[in-house]
Amino acid sequence: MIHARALTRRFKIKGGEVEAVRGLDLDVEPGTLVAFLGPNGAGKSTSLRMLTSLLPPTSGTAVVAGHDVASDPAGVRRNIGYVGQKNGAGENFRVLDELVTQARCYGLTRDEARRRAREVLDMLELTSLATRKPGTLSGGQRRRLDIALGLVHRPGLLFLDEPTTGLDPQSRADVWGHILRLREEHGTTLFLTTHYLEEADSMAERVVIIDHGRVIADGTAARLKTDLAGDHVTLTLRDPGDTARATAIATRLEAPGEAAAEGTTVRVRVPRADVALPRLLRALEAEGVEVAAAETARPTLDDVFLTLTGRSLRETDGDGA
Ligand SMILES: Nc1ncnc2c1ncn2[C@@H]1O[C@H](COP(=O)(O)OP(=O)(O)OP(=O)(O)O)[C@@H](O)[C@H]1O
Repeated sequence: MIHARALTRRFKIKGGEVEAVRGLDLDVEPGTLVAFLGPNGAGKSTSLRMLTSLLPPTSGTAVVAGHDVASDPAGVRRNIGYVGQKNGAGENFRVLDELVTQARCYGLTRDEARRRAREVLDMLELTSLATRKPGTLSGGQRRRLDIALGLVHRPGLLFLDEPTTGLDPQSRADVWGHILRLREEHGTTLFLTTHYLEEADSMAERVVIIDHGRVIADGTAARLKTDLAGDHVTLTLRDPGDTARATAIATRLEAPGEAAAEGTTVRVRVPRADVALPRLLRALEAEGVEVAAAETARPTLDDVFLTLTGRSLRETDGDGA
């Protein structure tokens, strides 16, 4: 569905140049849900705009939904849907009319356009709002209308730029419900950006992380977390005098340089906490170190980003959930 090679975009700015995307290579199979993550300014929107043919690449190639973004942008646009960060609908026409007009723009006849508009209204549970004006809708309803507008010409591939940003948790869950149903019932390929790491983690089957215009991680959330972050074991010791010894034992037993101590707490990063914890407890007991409490934690996608960059996605984003 998406095949990008060395896709690059530079912008001229006062006194120099910004390389927003540096050699993006990407292949996305039909029916996949891909979450594209990265801190502010990483190059997500620029990549999306190139892949949707809205912005010409400086160099590199991309074939999207079977059409080349540079030589056949109209072919790309006919076959994809794009839901941008800003609302797609105007304020003055009824919801139904907005959808019919959009469908007409794709060359559907009046009757086909009306039929299709009704279909997407039903799909996004907006039928009861068909005669309302977009300006009167709630944030979540408005986002669903944006998605409906992106789907009116039945694209097999839908790009969504931060579909849930700014929505309350209930509306976010609702929008996600519709996104997931699209893939299940219609096999739509979905490529979306989000700042909400937990959403990407639980919903997407593939996570691509971009930083400073380059892809730094690509895989299932589970694999990235296991390979790049690992679990955490936190041990609380009875005696603060044992901390240095416990840290040395943990470092020797697990991964050199992966244990850190503070007060009576020793934190160890391990590939699998369920395997490491009993081993650690046995070794500490054998050496006379008394453990008062032990806790294990699964890594998050933020831990993956932290491992790769030394920075937290939450800190760099400010609004990450
Ligand atoms: N039209 C432009 N002119 C100059 N620089 C730009 C332009 N568009 C984007 N950039 C720069 O390119 C870099 C990547 O921006 P982009 O919007 O793609 O990032 P992003 O990952 O989508 O960020 P955000 O999460 O904030 O939306 C940033 O440094 C940005 O300032």
